[in-house]
Amino acid sequence: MHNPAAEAASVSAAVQASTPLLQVDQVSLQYRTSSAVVQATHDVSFGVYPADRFVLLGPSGCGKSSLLKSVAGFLPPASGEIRLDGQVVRHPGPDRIVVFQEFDQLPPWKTVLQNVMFPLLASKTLKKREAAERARHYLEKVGLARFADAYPHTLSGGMKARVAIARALAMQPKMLLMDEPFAALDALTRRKMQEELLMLWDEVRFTLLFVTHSIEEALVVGNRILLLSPHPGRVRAEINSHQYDLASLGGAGFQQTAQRIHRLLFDEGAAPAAPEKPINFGDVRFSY
Ligand SMILES: Nc1ncnc2c1ncn2[C@@H]1O[C@H](COP(=O)(O)OP(=O)(O)OP(=O)(O)O)[C@@H](O)[C@H]1O
Repeated sequence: MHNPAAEAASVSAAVQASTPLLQVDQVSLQYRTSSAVVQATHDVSFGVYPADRFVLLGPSGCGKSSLLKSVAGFLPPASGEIRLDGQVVRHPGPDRIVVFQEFDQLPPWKTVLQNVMFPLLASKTLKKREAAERARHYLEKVGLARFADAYPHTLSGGMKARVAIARALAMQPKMLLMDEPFAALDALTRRKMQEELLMLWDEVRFTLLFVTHSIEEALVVGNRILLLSPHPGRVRAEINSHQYDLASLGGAGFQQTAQRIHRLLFDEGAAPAAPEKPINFGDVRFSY
């Protein structure tokens, strides 16, 4: 049956989906030290759509963390522009929350609940009672409701990671920014955290920008992956990876894609180094 309201809603959803939430446009990043200027990235462009799990992947020093810092508003581009929801990013803001790998950033004198409430109160987003309610809601989502009154030093690394994620999600940011969040965890816990992150995403559908140098992690966590060339980082290719999850690990298709990415990242002959325009090549967009 014809339903004009539903049709209008689906058209507006389609228009929304076709506009990137985050637009990174020809961004070059630099650090000025007393003796030199270090070029971290060169002319990097990409767009992140609502509910994307967008991964920045590349070798050490290619500027992944610098890009994340710039999106967070801590590092202004030397040239180019970053826009979130159409607004140029100039400063850090509660609409972009960063989760780092150092979970020991959780103040040890605050309980788990107080840790999750803290940014909500400090930013005056909510009053105490509402902040506690929201904090409990997200603690439940990460499976830590029973540990609300525990102190961080009594938690495992994986549990601290979950507190940090609950704390970030409780702010209901437009984007969650994660810089190698699981790198310090042992292999089993890391896999479990990846699984939990995907389950959380299934439920909450947040928009994620995720930095890693692990090809496997990029394929598992991301639905889109931007490959960056070594220092200074340039866009090498963009890959759709929505078909992979933890269950694909070890499968032939997964291995082949991982090898292809490895060649693109480390084999100088695999793709020309100087990027200009990305072209489509199956699920991989090479940059020439
Ligand atoms: N504060 C800084 N001052 C000067 N140079 C810096 C600074 N931070 C990063 N750099 C340089 O910028 C480049 C990009 O660094 P960045 O940390 O963004 O890379 P990365 O891809 O995240 O590396 P890794 O995977 O090792 O963390 C590197 O050459 C690095 O030495």
